[in-house]
Amino acid sequence: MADALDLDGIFQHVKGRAALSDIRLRLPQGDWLLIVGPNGAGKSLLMRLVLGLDSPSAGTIRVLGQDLAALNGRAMRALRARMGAVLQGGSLLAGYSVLENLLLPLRDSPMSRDQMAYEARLVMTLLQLDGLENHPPRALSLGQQRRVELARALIHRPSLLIWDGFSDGLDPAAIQETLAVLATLRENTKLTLIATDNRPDILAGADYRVAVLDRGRLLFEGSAEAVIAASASRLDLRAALWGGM
Ligand SMILES: Nc1ncnc2c1ncn2[C@@H]1O[C@H](COP(=O)(O)OP(=O)(O)OP(=O)(O)O)[C@@H](O)[C@H]1O
Repeated sequence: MADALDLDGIFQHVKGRAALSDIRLRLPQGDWLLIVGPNGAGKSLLMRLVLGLDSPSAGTIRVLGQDLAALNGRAMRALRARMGAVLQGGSLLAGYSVLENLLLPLRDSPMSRDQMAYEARLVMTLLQLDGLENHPPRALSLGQQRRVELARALIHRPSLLIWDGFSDGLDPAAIQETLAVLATLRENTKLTLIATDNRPDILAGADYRVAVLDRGRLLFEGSAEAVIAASASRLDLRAALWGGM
């Protein structure tokens, strides 16, 4: 089976500066990866490249076995249908109910209304959103809103989920709640997850592979324990994780 992600020698220049430098990273399908890095490390730039929203200045990006540079518009749309994304900034539509927000990605789908309702119920139960169908997003806690965004990104059953800014705006309780929901998701699906975060303390609760990105460079890739161990002995990595940035 092809890797979910294979990045080879990725550079991204922004305003003449290398905002991403020589990123090499492989992730087998089914694995879960958390990319941590301080503000401005390049996490969002990298996620936009993986989603095919931008093209890299150099390097090759393979997603689910496909070289993004080789895809025409139709092939790119077909690949996007196998991906889901939760991006920074909150994107729920205020005038729509939770259920209407959830169903947005299916608006051009050939699914029947019954099938759509079934998929919506399934994902809402999985993410502990039962009973909130008719609420407007503003009536929900931030943690619940984030889970609705997650549900919307999953409703078409993607193989690969990109979640940029995992803990953004969430308090510690909501973060733990979200990690618990994700653990259920991991048990019940074959999803591959790539999440980004700027909080190194997330590592303690996450049993994922971890990549540390700092100033556009990948400093480390391994298990969460290995990153924590390395941060105790490597001054530069520690500075990247906890130093005044
Ligand atoms: N459109 C843009 N124009 C100019 N510079 C940009 C643009 N987008 C990103 N950058 C710069 O590229 C670098 C990486 O930004 P990016 O948003 O990817 O960081 P990040 O790791 O996602 O940060 P955060 O944790 O704050 O979301 C930063 O120095 C940022 O200022």
